[in-house]
Amino acid sequence: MGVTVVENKNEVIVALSKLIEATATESIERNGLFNIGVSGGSLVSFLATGLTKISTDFSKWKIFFCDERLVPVADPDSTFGVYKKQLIDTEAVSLKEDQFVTVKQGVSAAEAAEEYAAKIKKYIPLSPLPRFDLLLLGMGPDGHTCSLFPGHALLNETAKWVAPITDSPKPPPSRITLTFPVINAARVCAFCSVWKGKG
Ligand SMILES: O=C(O)[C@H](O)[C@@H](O)[C@H](O)[C@H](O)COP(=O)(O)O
Repeated sequence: MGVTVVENKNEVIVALSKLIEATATESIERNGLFNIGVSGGSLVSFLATGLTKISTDFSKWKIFFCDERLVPVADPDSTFGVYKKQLIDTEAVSLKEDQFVTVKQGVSAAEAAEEYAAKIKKYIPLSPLPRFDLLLLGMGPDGHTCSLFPGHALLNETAKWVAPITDSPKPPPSRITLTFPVINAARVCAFCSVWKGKG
């Protein structure tokens, strides 16, 4: 595991972009595709800036969500909605909406989680767990990542790849999340955090 500490937000974006570029290049050379899982929070704006500066074949990217809130895409809480606004609709980067593997809305969390696991099975190489090329993770002030919250029973989930959660301590309560076995099976995981007081 490596930790890179930099001075400010711009340097975080530079470091993150370099990692994404290198991992995408290596994955496309190996598989002809790049499977990346993204999170919400400040990561979205880092990507909206950083991805405009990298050299990659965006047509080979497939983008998944490490977690998603179960709300309509137009709701400000929708992680896909934020990506759509900041990356797709602005055409800031050459990514198309259909490259994002979205979470089914308007169904129960259990059904949405099962459906998302089936989508993962369709696109991600299994060994025997799905092996994402890169997962970009955030971390909340309580230490949560994805929708895995400290002390929650989902931390012990070992069977499901994608789990429903209906009692998220951070609103909105209903979400789906990748589980630890899938996170740990990824080729590369990057936690990206900017602390208060840094620009
Ligand atoms: O659904 C959520 O609760 C958020 O997406 C969350 O997982 C986010 O990634 C962290 O809270 C880090 O947020 P920042 O990157 O803004 O610090």
